[in-house]
Amino acid sequence: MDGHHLFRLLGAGAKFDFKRFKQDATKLKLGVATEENQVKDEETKKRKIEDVDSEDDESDSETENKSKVQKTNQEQHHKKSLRKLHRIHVHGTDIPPPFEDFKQLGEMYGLHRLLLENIKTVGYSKPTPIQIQAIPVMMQQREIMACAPTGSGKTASFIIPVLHHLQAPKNLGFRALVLAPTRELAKQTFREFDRLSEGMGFRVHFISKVALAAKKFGPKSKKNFDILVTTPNRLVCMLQSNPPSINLSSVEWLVVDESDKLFEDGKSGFRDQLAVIYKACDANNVRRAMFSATFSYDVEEWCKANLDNVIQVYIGDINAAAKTVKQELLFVGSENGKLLAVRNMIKKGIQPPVLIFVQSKDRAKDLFSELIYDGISVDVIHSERTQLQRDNVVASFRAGKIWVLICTELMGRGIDFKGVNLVINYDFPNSAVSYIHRIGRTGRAGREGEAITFFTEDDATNLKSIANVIRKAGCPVPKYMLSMKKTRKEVQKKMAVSEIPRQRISTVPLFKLQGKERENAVKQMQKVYKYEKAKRLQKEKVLEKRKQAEDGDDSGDDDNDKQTLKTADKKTNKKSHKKNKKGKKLKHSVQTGEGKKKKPKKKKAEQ
Ligand SMILES: Nc1ncnc2c1ncn2[C@@H]1O[C@H](COP(=O)(O)OP(=O)(O)OP(=O)(O)O)[C@@H](O)[C@H]1O
Repeated sequence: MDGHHLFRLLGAGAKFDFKRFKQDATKLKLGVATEENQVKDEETKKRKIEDVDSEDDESDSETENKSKVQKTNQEQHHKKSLRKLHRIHVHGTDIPPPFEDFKQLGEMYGLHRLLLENIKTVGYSKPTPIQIQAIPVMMQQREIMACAPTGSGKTASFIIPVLHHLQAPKNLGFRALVLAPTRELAKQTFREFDRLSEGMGFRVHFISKVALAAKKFGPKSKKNFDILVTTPNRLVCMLQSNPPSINLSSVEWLVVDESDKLFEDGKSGFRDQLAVIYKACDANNVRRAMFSATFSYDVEEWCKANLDNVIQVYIGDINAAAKTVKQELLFVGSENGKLLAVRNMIKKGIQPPVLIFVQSKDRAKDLFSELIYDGISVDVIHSERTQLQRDNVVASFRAGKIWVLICTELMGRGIDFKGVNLVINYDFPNSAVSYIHRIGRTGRAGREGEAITFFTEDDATNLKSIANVIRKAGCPVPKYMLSMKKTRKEVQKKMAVSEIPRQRISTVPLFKLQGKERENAVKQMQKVYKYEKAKRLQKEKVLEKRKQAEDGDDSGDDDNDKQTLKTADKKTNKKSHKKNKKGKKLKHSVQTGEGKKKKPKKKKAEQ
């Protein structure tokens, strides 16, 4: 590019006043027509035209590049603002862009026409925030760990990409496996697969009876099945039979729903079973997806260590209740107070369907025996009822034949009853996580809902953490609850897997009971008595210690004395903690200490 050219470019768009700058223009031979110049001008013009042509090419590609950069910037900006708008937080590399409309999935990924039609038929007009980001991640075959509020459409977030990848039925055995913690949830997910894959020919299965499933899916089968939705227990039974009655080596997608629950250790968890299943899904191309409404560090650590370049997707705040639920804590004084409160609510008029959560199957049965005479359509579901009974109860509740359903933690996770208006936590949940899931049975898919949680003095341990969840969702809580002492993490963990012994739910006096019923009632009374006695002793000890400390403080200003006292206190605390660990002390003792270790703050996620 010569000087002239540069001048022309710089002066583009500027007006040149010939009269004023004639002398300079002649000197520079600019635009002044002399005979000598005319020929030259013609030649230059020609050359210029050529130059301009090639320059146009150059500037075309420059413009193209510029517009490409502009477009990418715009896309980046759009992507960011879309994530910001929906409070989508993502961690990972090469994160696929979010999408806005289901139709876009057709354009971007060639989503099956029938699948698009089914999405429309089931009434999903716009994707929910989790779907906006999780679907593209899975569409690009990336492994994912996702957390999104209850009732926010996580199920379709994994069903749509799984159906897309499987394309069409094949006789290769199961190519997708979805695990859920309860039979009810597995069945519900199975039905959602059915609805969304209508007309596509996929053979979706659900293990109802292990023996039957073993025949159907065993080594002699024709492998004419595609998708399996099940609880881990049943599947492990089949995998561990000799020879195994199911083969998972063709599984391309392993989806773990309610992943934090399935990762739990111990009696209520499924960690061991999950390990067996994970090992059995040994295809090279297996992809894994973890979904839940609540976050767990265990799952995160595992995903980071074991998943291939995992993408983490979080919607809104971690471990928060759905914002669509109006939440309230109600002090009811005692066990009798709970029954009175429920009866009062029924008297005033409740808007069905209503779910009532209690902490155990015995309490579920007891409450049912009380409420059955209250003139409302009530039923109960717990693990002791037969599969058929459980199925019938769920179906009747869905159909609106049952107004009030009494349930245990069994129904706490994932169950999607349309339009539950009210959740009553008759027994206080044993953790904030349990609270979030329980109350998440209402206020689903953008609908409004209400949750009332009863509490007595016995529930002090978890009161603060649950009050915090309520406050974060924007609902009022009394100030004193938030300023209560924080319960130590170990105690919270212990609480999460145990039950507070509570007085029987019954208005029938003990002397009127007979046989087994009386026996059970007596046993329960003894448990409660023991628990309350231990609690009283613990309280007295704490008070005594406090008094000793105060007396020590009053006794003089000697710093050495204070130091000795503090050390002694520390030792006593340590001792009592050790005793607690060994189980020699009370399980649910009122704790005085605060957890000292704080978890490091999470890195700010990309938005
Ligand atoms: N895009 C959508 N538009 C409207 N409704 C939707 C959409 N996606 C899902 N739903 C509906 O929202 C409800 C809740 O969905 P889903 O059961 O998948 O929630 P979830 O996030 O898995 O909840 P949980 O954590 O309690 O298991 C369902 O009734 C489902 O049919």
